[in-house]
Amino acid sequence: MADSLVVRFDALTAVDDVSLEIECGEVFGLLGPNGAGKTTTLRVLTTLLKPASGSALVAGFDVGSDALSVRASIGYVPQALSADGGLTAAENLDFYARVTGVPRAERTARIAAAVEAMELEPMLDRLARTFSGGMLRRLEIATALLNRPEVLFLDEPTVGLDPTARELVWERVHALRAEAGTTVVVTTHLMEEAERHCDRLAIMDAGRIVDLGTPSELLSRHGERSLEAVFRAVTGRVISDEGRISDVRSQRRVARRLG
Ligand SMILES: Nc1ncnc2c1ncn2[C@@H]1O[C@H](COP(=O)(O)OP(=O)(O)OP(=O)(O)O)[C@@H](O)[C@H]1O
Repeated sequence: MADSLVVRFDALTAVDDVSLEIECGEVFGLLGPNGAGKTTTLRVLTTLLKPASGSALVAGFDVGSDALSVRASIGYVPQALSADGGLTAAENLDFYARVTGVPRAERTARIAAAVEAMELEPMLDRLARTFSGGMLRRLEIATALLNRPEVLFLDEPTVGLDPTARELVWERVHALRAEAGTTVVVTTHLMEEAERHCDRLAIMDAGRIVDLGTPSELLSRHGERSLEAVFRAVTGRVISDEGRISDVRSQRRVARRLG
Protein backbone atom coordinates (compact mmCIF):
# COMPACT_ATOMS: atom_id res chain seq x y z
CA MET A 1 0.00 0.00 0.00
CA ALA A 2 2.73 2.51 0.96
CA ASP A 3 6.21 2.26 -0.51
CA SER A 4 9.19 4.13 0.96
CA LEU A 5 7.24 7.27 1.90
CA VAL A 6 9.28 10.25 3.01
CA VAL A 7 7.81 13.56 4.24
CA ARG A 8 9.99 16.48 5.26
CA PHE A 9 9.08 19.75 6.96
CA ASP A 10 12.18 21.90 6.40
CA ALA A 11 14.99 20.10 8.23
CA LEU A 12 12.67 17.64 9.99
CA THR A 13 12.00 14.24 8.40
CA ALA A 14 8.52 13.55 9.82
CA VAL A 15 8.00 10.32 7.84
CA ASP A 16 11.19 8.46 7.08
CA ASP A 17 11.05 5.64 4.53
CA VAL A 18 7.69 4.18 5.59
CA SER A 19 6.45 1.08 3.73
CA LEU A 20 3.23 -0.74 4.64
CA GLU A 21 0.96 -3.44 3.24
CA ILE A 22 -2.50 -3.27 4.75
CA GLU A 23 -4.88 -6.15 4.06
CA CYS A 24 -8.49 -5.66 2.95
CA GLY A 25 -10.87 -5.81 5.90
CA GLU A 26 -8.29 -5.59 8.67
CA VAL A 27 -8.06 -3.11 11.52
CA PHE A 28 -4.52 -1.80 11.16
CA GLY A 29 -2.98 0.38 13.84
CA LEU A 30 -0.21 2.96 13.65
CA LEU A 31 1.05 3.03 17.21
CA GLY A 32 3.52 5.60 18.47
CA PRO A 33 4.07 8.61 20.71
CA ASN A 34 3.23 12.24 19.86
CA GLY A 35 5.33 13.39 16.95
CA ALA A 36 6.11 9.88 15.68
CA GLY A 37 4.69 10.72 12.24
CA LYS A 38 1.35 8.89 12.45
CA THR A 39 -0.87 11.82 11.42
CA THR A 40 1.55 12.84 8.68
CA THR A 41 1.44 9.27 7.28
CA LEU A 42 -2.39 9.37 7.33
CA ARG A 43 -2.36 12.74 5.57
CA VAL A 44 -0.30 11.25 2.74
CA LEU A 45 -2.57 8.20 2.47
CA THR A 46 -5.67 10.43 2.40
CA THR A 47 -4.11 12.64 -0.35
CA LEU A 48 -3.92 15.75 1.84
CA LEU A 49 -0.14 15.92 1.71
CA LYS A 50 2.35 15.08 -1.05
CA PRO A 51 5.35 13.04 0.05
CA ALA A 52 8.86 14.23 -0.84
CA SER A 53 9.42 10.74 -2.24
CA GLY A 54 7.81 7.31 -2.28
CA SER A 55 4.37 6.26 -3.42
CA ALA A 56 1.17 4.76 -2.06
CA LEU A 57 -1.87 2.94 -3.37
CA VAL A 58 -5.15 3.17 -1.45
CA ALA A 59 -8.10 1.03 -2.56
CA GLY A 60 -6.03 0.31 -5.67
CA PHE A 61 -5.55 3.97 -6.65
CA ASP A 62 -2.35 6.01 -6.60
CA VAL A 63 -2.51 8.83 -4.03
CA GLY A 64 -0.41 11.06 -6.29
CA SER A 65 -1.83 10.54 -9.77
CA ASP A 66 -5.38 9.47 -8.91
CA ALA A 67 -6.21 11.45 -5.78
CA LEU A 68 -9.87 11.93 -6.72
CA SER A 69 -10.46 8.17 -6.97
CA VAL A 70 -8.71 7.68 -3.62
CA ARG A 71 -10.90 10.35 -2.02
CA ALA A 72 -14.04 8.73 -3.39
CA SER A 73 -13.00 5.40 -1.83
CA ILE A 74 -12.06 6.52 1.68
CA GLY A 75 -13.46 8.08 4.82
CA TYR A 76 -11.23 10.20 7.04
CA VAL A 77 -11.89 11.36 10.59
CA PRO A 78 -9.15 13.78 11.61
CA GLN A 79 -8.11 14.47 15.18
CA ALA A 80 -9.59 17.98 15.21
CA LEU A 81 -13.36 18.35 15.64
CA SER A 82 -15.07 18.16 12.28
CA ALA A 83 -18.78 18.21 13.24
CA ASP A 84 -20.61 21.57 13.36
CA GLY A 85 -21.83 22.16 16.92
CA GLY A 86 -24.55 24.56 15.76
CA LEU A 87 -26.26 21.88 13.67
CA THR A 88 -28.15 18.82 14.83
CA ALA A 89 -26.70 15.36 14.12
CA ALA A 90 -29.22 14.93 11.28
CA GLU A 91 -28.25 18.32 9.80
CA ASN A 92 -24.55 17.48 10.05
CA LEU A 93 -25.13 14.22 8.19
CA ASP A 94 -27.24 15.93 5.52
CA PHE A 95 -24.57 18.61 5.08
CA TYR A 96 -21.79 16.03 4.68
CA ALA A 97 -23.87 13.96 2.27
CA ARG A 98 -24.26 17.05 0.05
CA VAL A 99 -20.64 18.21 0.17
CA THR A 100 -19.23 14.74 -0.43
CA GLY A 101 -21.41 14.34 -3.50
CA VAL A 102 -23.72 11.55 -2.38
CA PRO A 103 -26.33 11.35 -5.20
CA ARG A 104 -29.61 12.98 -4.10
CA ALA A 105 -31.62 9.80 -4.67
CA GLU A 106 -29.33 7.85 -2.32
CA ARG A 107 -28.95 10.41 0.46
CA THR A 108 -31.72 9.18 2.74
CA ALA A 109 -30.63 5.53 2.54
CA ARG A 110 -26.94 6.32 3.02
CA ILE A 111 -27.65 8.55 6.02
CA ALA A 112 -29.90 5.87 7.53
CA ALA A 113 -27.15 3.24 7.08
CA ALA A 114 -24.52 5.49 8.72
CA VAL A 115 -26.89 6.30 11.60
CA GLU A 116 -27.51 2.60 12.14
CA ALA A 117 -23.81 1.72 11.91
CA MET A 118 -22.90 4.25 14.61
CA GLU A 119 -26.13 3.84 16.65
CA LEU A 120 -27.05 7.52 16.44
CA GLU A 121 -30.82 7.17 16.10
CA PRO A 122 -31.76 8.55 19.56
CA MET A 123 -29.73 11.73 19.13
CA LEU A 124 -30.47 12.78 15.58
CA ASP A 125 -32.36 15.93 16.55
CA ARG A 126 -29.90 17.15 19.16
CA LEU A 127 -27.39 19.91 18.49
CA ALA A 128 -23.91 18.43 18.10
CA ARG A 129 -22.58 20.91 20.66
CA THR A 130 -24.60 19.13 23.37
CA PHE A 131 -22.94 15.76 22.55
CA SER A 132 -20.45 13.98 24.77
CA GLY A 133 -17.03 13.27 23.28
CA GLY A 134 -17.95 9.68 22.44
CA MET A 135 -21.21 10.66 20.73
CA LEU A 136 -19.34 13.29 18.69
CA ARG A 137 -16.79 10.72 17.57
CA ARG A 138 -19.55 8.39 16.44
CA LEU A 139 -21.23 11.26 14.56
CA GLU A 140 -17.95 12.12 12.88
CA ILE A 141 -17.36 8.49 11.91
CA ALA A 142 -20.94 8.37 10.56
CA THR A 143 -20.24 11.40 8.33
CA ALA A 144 -17.12 9.61 7.04
CA LEU A 145 -19.24 6.55 6.10
CA LEU A 146 -21.65 8.37 3.79
CA ASN A 147 -19.65 7.59 0.66
CA ARG A 148 -19.49 3.91 1.72
CA PRO A 149 -15.69 3.93 1.96
CA GLU A 150 -13.56 0.86 1.32
CA VAL A 151 -10.98 2.23 3.73
CA LEU A 152 -11.72 4.29 6.84
CA PHE A 153 -8.89 6.33 8.37
CA LEU A 154 -9.33 7.31 12.01
CA ASP A 155 -6.79 9.62 13.66
CA GLU A 156 -6.73 8.93 17.43
CA PRO A 157 -10.50 8.16 17.52
CA THR A 158 -10.66 7.63 21.26
CA VAL A 159 -8.38 10.40 22.49
CA GLY A 160 -9.93 12.25 25.43
CA LEU A 161 -12.77 9.73 25.87
CA ASP A 162 -13.57 7.89 29.09
CA PRO A 163 -13.21 4.08 29.04
CA THR A 164 -16.94 3.43 28.45
CA ALA A 165 -17.12 5.83 25.50
CA ARG A 166 -13.90 4.32 24.10
CA GLU A 167 -15.39 0.82 24.25
CA LEU A 168 -18.52 1.99 22.43
CA VAL A 169 -16.52 3.61 19.64
CA TRP A 170 -14.46 0.43 19.22
CA GLU A 171 -17.56 -1.76 19.34
CA ARG A 172 -19.06 0.26 16.47
CA VAL A 173 -15.79 0.12 14.48
CA HIS A 174 -15.67 -3.69 14.82
CA ALA A 175 -19.35 -3.96 13.86
CA LEU A 176 -18.69 -1.86 10.77
CA ARG A 177 -15.82 -4.08 9.76
CA ALA A 178 -17.92 -7.21 10.30
CA GLU A 179 -20.96 -5.91 8.43
CA ALA A 180 -19.45 -3.85 5.59
CA GLY A 181 -15.96 -5.38 5.39
CA THR A 182 -14.45 -1.91 5.74
CA THR A 183 -10.67 -1.74 6.14
CA VAL A 184 -9.85 0.48 9.13
CA VAL A 185 -6.54 2.30 9.58
CA VAL A 186 -6.27 3.87 12.99
CA THR A 187 -3.60 5.85 14.84
CA THR A 188 -3.20 5.60 18.58
CA HIS A 189 -0.65 6.08 21.32
CA LEU A 190 -2.60 3.80 23.67
CA MET A 191 -0.81 0.46 23.92
CA GLU A 192 -3.61 -1.42 25.59
CA GLU A 193 -6.11 -0.26 22.98
CA ALA A 194 -3.79 -1.18 20.12
CA GLU A 195 -3.24 -4.63 21.57
CA ARG A 196 -6.93 -5.34 22.08
CA HIS A 197 -8.41 -3.86 18.95
CA CYS A 198 -5.93 -4.00 16.07
CA ASP A 199 -5.36 -7.09 13.92
CA ARG A 200 -1.89 -5.82 13.05
CA LEU A 201 0.22 -2.90 14.17
CA ALA A 202 3.10 -0.82 12.93
CA ILE A 203 5.06 0.70 15.79
CA MET A 204 6.30 4.16 14.75
CA ASP A 205 8.99 6.23 16.37
CA ALA A 206 10.67 9.37 15.04
CA GLY A 207 9.16 8.93 11.57
CA ARG A 208 10.20 5.31 11.11
CA ILE A 209 8.41 1.98 11.44
CA VAL A 210 10.44 0.19 14.06
CA ASP A 211 8.42 -3.04 14.08
CA LEU A 212 5.28 -4.51 12.53
CA GLY A 213 3.07 -7.53 13.15
CA THR A 214 0.04 -8.86 15.00
CA PRO A 215 0.05 -7.92 18.70
CA SER A 216 0.91 -11.52 19.65
CA GLU A 217 3.72 -11.70 17.06
CA LEU A 218 5.21 -8.50 18.47
CA LEU A 219 5.00 -9.82 22.03
CA SER A 220 6.57 -13.18 21.23
CA ARG A 221 9.27 -11.72 18.92
CA HIS A 222 10.56 -9.61 21.79
CA GLY A 223 9.74 -12.08 24.56
CA GLU A 224 7.64 -9.46 26.33
CA ARG A 225 4.24 -9.56 28.00
CA SER A 226 2.98 -6.09 27.05
CA LEU A 227 3.27 -3.78 24.04
CA GLU A 228 4.65 -1.15 26.41
CA ALA A 229 7.60 -3.44 27.05
CA VAL A 230 7.92 -4.12 23.30
CA PHE A 231 8.02 -0.38 22.61
CA ARG A 232 10.64 0.07 25.30
CA ALA A 233 12.66 -2.83 23.88
CA VAL A 234 12.70 -1.45 20.32
CA THR A 235 13.11 2.27 21.09
CA GLY A 236 14.64 2.45 24.56
CA ARG A 237 11.84 4.79 25.53
CA VAL A 238 8.40 4.71 27.13
CA ILE A 239 5.10 6.32 26.10
CA SER A 240 3.03 8.04 28.78
CA ASP A 241 -0.77 7.81 28.77
CA GLU A 242 -0.87 11.25 27.14
CA GLY A 243 1.33 9.98 24.33
CA ARG A 244 4.54 11.72 25.39
CA ILE A 245 7.76 9.79 25.25
CA SER A 246 10.50 9.75 27.75
CA ASP A 247 13.90 8.21 27.85
CA VAL A 248 14.08 5.08 29.97
CA ARG A 249 17.65 5.92 31.00
CA SER A 250 16.73 9.43 32.19
CA GLN A 251 13.75 7.97 34.09
CA ARG A 252 16.09 5.50 35.74
CA ARG A 253 18.46 8.32 36.65
CA VAL A 254 15.59 10.18 38.32
CA ALA A 255 14.50 6.98 40.06
CA ARG A 256 18.03 6.45 41.40
CA ARG A 257 18.19 10.02 42.69
CA LEU A 258 14.82 9.63 44.37
CA GLY A 259 15.78 6.27 45.77
N1 LIG B 1 2.67 21.10 8.93
C1 LIG B 1 3.79 20.86 9.63
N2 LIG B 1 4.83 21.70 9.61
C2 LIG B 1 5.97 21.44 10.30
N3 LIG B 1 6.14 20.35 11.07
C3 LIG B 1 5.14 19.47 11.15
C4 LIG B 1 3.90 19.68 10.44
N4 LIG B 1 3.07 18.63 10.70
C5 LIG B 1 3.75 17.81 11.53
N5 LIG B 1 4.99 18.31 11.80
C6 LIG B 1 6.01 17.66 12.63
O1 LIG B 1 6.22 16.37 12.12
C7 LIG B 1 6.42 15.43 13.18
C8 LIG B 1 5.41 14.32 13.06
O2 LIG B 1 4.11 14.86 13.40
P1 LIG B 1 2.76 14.00 13.37
O3 LIG B 1 1.65 14.94 13.66
O4 LIG B 1 2.72 13.21 12.12
O5 LIG B 1 3.00 13.03 14.59
P2 LIG B 1 1.96 12.06 15.28
O6 LIG B 1 2.67 10.78 15.46
O7 LIG B 1 0.70 12.05 14.54
O8 LIG B 1 1.75 12.73 16.70
P3 LIG B 1 0.39 13.31 17.33
O9 LIG B 1 -0.22 12.16 17.99
O10 LIG B 1 0.92 14.33 18.28
O11 LIG B 1 -0.39 13.91 16.20
C9 LIG B 1 6.33 16.22 14.47
O12 LIG B 1 7.64 16.55 14.88
C10 LIG B 1 5.56 17.47 14.08
O13 LIG B 1 5.93 18.57 14.88
